[in-house]
Amino acid sequence: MAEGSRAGSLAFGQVVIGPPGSGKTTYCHAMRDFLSRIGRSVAVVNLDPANEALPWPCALDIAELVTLPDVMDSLGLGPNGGLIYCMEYLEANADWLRDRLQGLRGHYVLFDCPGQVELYTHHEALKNVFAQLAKWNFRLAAVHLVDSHYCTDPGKFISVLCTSLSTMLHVELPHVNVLSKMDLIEQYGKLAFNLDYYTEVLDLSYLLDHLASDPFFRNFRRLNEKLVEVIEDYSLVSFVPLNVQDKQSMRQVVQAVDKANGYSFGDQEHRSLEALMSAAVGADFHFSSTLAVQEKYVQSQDKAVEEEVMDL
Ligand SMILES: Nc1nc2c(ncn2[C@@H]2O[C@H](COP(=O)(O)OP(=O)(O)OP(=O)(O)O)[C@@H](O)[C@H]2O)c(=O)[nH]1
Repeated sequence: MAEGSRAGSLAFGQVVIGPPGSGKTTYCHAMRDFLSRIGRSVAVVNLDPANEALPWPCALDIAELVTLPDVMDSLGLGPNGGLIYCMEYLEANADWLRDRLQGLRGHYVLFDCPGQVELYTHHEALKNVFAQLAKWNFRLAAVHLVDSHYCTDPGKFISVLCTSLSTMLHVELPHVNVLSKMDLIEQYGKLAFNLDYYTEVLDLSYLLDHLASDPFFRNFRRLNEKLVEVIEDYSLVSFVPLNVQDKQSMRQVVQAVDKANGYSFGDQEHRSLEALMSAAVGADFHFSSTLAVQEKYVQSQDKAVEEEVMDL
């Protein structure tokens, strides 16, 4: 029996969600490569009807059922309305999906989903498709990608926290929030706080104080306080930092997802994982702390000053 169906007829996998351009398709294919190397049979299913020219092959493509350009042309809809229609069409044709997925039994399945935020915060179609998948014995975790670029702007970070929370509450799946494109964080701009402040989401009062120093946001302090209160009261949102090209970083995400969807490590896979990581012995402890990620991707203030002095 293939690794993906370890527990009887159960199949494990991930639904990969998040705003447009957050890196979902890139993640799916990097994750497929990573998991394949540790011995899982992995299949990528494209559920994004706007993904026209896929850079990598996938095992199943929603384009066989419906495409966004066809819907827009035939119904005279714009891209947003068209995408919503496509998801409602998928929900109404769930049998099509079930039949096609039969051929992927025994695989660990990565579902590459569309990037429209309302599909995850309040629209019902995709949520209902996920519920169907659960009825067909898929044990899934939602992997919610958010571009780490949002950490560089406190106002945007609060809105990301709000959308992440409402996505978690709406989608109703075990959830792993991921800050994607960590390799670019330096280029995005200076972080007001250490990276762990953004990943742990423990005390947002500092963020409020930081926002209050901006004359525009000062007028909205009360609103921001209330939003932050909601996020802290639920105490659900936190993030795992990710650079898809970094094996240690991918491993950290896999471990979080395996806990979330219940996939259990067997001996054989454990050995494969160790073999894959053998080039980085000892790095585990360091990378598992966000501080190490910060050191890897974010230049410290002291180092930046030191380099400026050297350049003089
Ligand atoms: N540097 C860097 N670039 C990335 C990373 N992940 C994705 N990208 C780039 O970000 C852009 C968007 O990535 P996609 O994977 O297409 O994002 P998506 O979420 O599937 O986009 P939509 O399908 O439009 O919702 C592409 O140019 C990718 O090459 C990453 O970890 N690092």
